[in-house]
Amino acid sequence: MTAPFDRITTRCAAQGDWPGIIALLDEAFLGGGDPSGWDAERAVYAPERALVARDGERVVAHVASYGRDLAVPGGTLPAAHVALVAVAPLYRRRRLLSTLMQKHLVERRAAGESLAVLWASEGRIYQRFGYGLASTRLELDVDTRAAGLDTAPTAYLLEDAVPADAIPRLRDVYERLWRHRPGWSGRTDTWWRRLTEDPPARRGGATPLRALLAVADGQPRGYALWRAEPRWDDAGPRGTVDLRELVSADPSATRALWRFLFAVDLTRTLRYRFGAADDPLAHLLDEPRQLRATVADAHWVRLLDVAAALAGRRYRTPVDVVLEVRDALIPQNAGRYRLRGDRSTASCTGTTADADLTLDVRDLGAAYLGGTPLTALAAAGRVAAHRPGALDAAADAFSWRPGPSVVEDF
Ligand SMILES: CC(=O)SCCNC(=O)CCNC(=O)[C@H](O)C(C)(C)COP(=O)(O)OP(=O)(O)OC[C@H]1O[C@@H](n2cnc3c(N)ncnc32)[C@H](O)[C@@H]1OP(=O)(O)O
Repeated sequence: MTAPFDRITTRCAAQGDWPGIIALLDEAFLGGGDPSGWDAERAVYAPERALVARDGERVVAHVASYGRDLAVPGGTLPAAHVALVAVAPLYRRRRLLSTLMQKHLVERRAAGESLAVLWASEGRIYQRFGYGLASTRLELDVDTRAAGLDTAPTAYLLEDAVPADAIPRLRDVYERLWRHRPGWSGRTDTWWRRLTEDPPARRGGATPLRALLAVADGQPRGYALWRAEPRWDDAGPRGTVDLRELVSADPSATRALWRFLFAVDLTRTLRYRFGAADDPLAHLLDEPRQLRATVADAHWVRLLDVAAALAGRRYRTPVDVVLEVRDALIPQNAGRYRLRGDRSTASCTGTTADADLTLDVRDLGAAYLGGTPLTALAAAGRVAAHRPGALDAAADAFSWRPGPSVVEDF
């Protein structure tokens, strides 16, 4: 039997809600009945950015976001990194998520965040809330012994470290790069600690997490975070290198890191969930087929403030276009905008001029990071063009190099 809806109350979360929230998350994400697995979230959790719905004392729905900067084409913007979304099973399909999500997005917009970004548990959940699929990733399951890795010499020495002890050196590499990689997020010290935490209870039989640094002249220019899972069968060792993150500023450092990871004794495969659509690894193999790559969704992006978000990124080619935008959830966004921009500047203001393109806010979200072509959305019937040439010009301007990629989920 489901609870009567009228006794459910919603409000901003408080620290005291935490036990109820992690009990809900454990149930909603089909956990093993031990909510303490979520405790690592607590250090980065900001209750003032979260909403709960309660039935009496019980937390029955939850929506939250982390406040982090997101790299976008040509810069970075504060973005709500939406996460920890859950509704208790007996309370589902009664618009609890719809209510909390709309309230959350409106609040984050009022707080000055012009974008929201998330990883979806199921792709079909979020489009109705105005999120568009902005980036994809490659899930790699490489046969390391069959792939034939490039053997060109590298000038880099490799060093091994416990990740939590190596944070300053890892950060050094990351800080140099992330702002130029659309889709990557800024990391505070708290986030670095969260990302390098490695409690034995969560290793699932694998080795501790290791940091591998590629160093030249005493300076780290690339690193990998990885662990290995042992496995044996009748034919011998069949272990897997589980690569969590690979960040490199230099092709030679990239080669040095991959070379080590492909050759870990007693392993035969390498698993990596965050391969970029244009990952250089494909060009380092004599048999790219052995990447055994599967395309998967990554970031879903939602523009909370269309004018601020469009003015907050840069454009690969000069653009001057009028966009008619639909937005059912945040009505202030709906309307006509004149967008002008190039690689160094951009402006976006309301206008009464005739529209060149008409599209939904979710399609702008999909195109926003520069990876989903507006032409593909038009071919799907989701973007309508009213002036010859406007679609191609806007598609060129919105595209970006490098294309969006991901380095972590959240
Ligand atoms: C960013 C993240 O944290 S991703 C993680 C999301 N959480 C999970 O996957 C945990 C398990 N699932 C859940 O907790 C819930 O099912 C939720 C949060 C996904 C949905 O909560 P609900 O309160 O049931 O959603 P709500 O009732 O507002 O649904 C709104 C609409 O979306 C549809 N919908 C919601 N979830 C789903 C789904 N998983 N699959 C298909 N349709 C869905 C509903 O049918 C409804 O459609 P309608 O407007 O045509 O009637």
